[in-house]
Amino acid sequence: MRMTNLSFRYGRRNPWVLSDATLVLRPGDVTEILGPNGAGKSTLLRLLAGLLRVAEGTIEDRPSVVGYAPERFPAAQPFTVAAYLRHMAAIRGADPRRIGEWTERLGMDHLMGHRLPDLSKGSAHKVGLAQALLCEPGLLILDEPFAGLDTATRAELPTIIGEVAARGGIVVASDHQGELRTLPDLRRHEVRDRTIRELPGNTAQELPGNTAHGLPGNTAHDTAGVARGVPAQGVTALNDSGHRITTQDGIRPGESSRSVTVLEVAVTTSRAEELADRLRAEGHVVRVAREAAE
Ligand SMILES: Nc1ncnc2c1ncn2[C@@H]1O[C@H](COP(=O)(O)OP(=O)(O)OP(=O)(O)O)[C@@H](O)[C@H]1O
Repeated sequence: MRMTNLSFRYGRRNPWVLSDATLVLRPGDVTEILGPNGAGKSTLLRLLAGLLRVAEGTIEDRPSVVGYAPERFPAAQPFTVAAYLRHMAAIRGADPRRIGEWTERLGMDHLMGHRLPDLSKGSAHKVGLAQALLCEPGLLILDEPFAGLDTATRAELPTIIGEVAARGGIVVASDHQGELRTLPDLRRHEVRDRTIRELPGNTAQELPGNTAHGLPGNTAHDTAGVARGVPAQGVTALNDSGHRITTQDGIRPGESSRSVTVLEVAVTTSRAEELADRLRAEGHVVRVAREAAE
């Protein structure tokens, strides 16, 4: 799927949200869309899903089956969850048995008799996810999919996303909470200043021994991370100043990044260097994710 030289604004009087932006998504890609608040992440996701009309530029080769879970599920409709999902399955031609599979997996069987307007934000969010997944999407678009989810569903979602990608689906998601970073081959694109650029992802080439670097001699750092073993689990911890250091378990030459866990652990500035040295001595690789402010 290819988005080429796309420019978009919400009407002629509004500023451009995207200008001449290009993005290529391959089958099996899981892509995180990052960017500052208001940069245009949701807009990009809606454009990719085909929910906004492209005025300038093109989007080509969009998979025919698209699942889209919005950031805020529109829960004001007068249906029960069961009736809504049956309706969505019918209009998408999905096997109605899939409803039960997804509601069980997303831990929402108990919600089936509830009316959509009565749902909590997290429960409504699950309905949004279930309807997006019902029809085996070739393109799955998730706008902040982890927002408001319970722990069990948060833990399950990366597996679900991985399964869609494994059967050749394209997954694109925004994720303020950083939960997608548990996926080893995540690609990352940033929306900023009306354009889109690719950032280093969780790919083997950016993991250590290739790009790892240690703490600079006299610079203090606020947080550090430790990494050990499988399965991949990302942990983010920031100190009061929001600074962090990441360490990653050493990947030996030829070893896949899939077997590596990346943890980020907060540590006070005064202890950062000592901790990093100790971790290196244990064979971990330490990478500076962000340096402390002066
Ligand atoms: N329906 C709309 N009509 C007019 N302007 C809109 C509309 N939706 C979004 N915008 C504007 O488009 C810009 C991009 O909004 P968008 O919601 O895509 O950003 P975002 O990166 O997803 O933001 P956030 O991180 O806060 O969710 C913002 O300036 C926003 O105010």
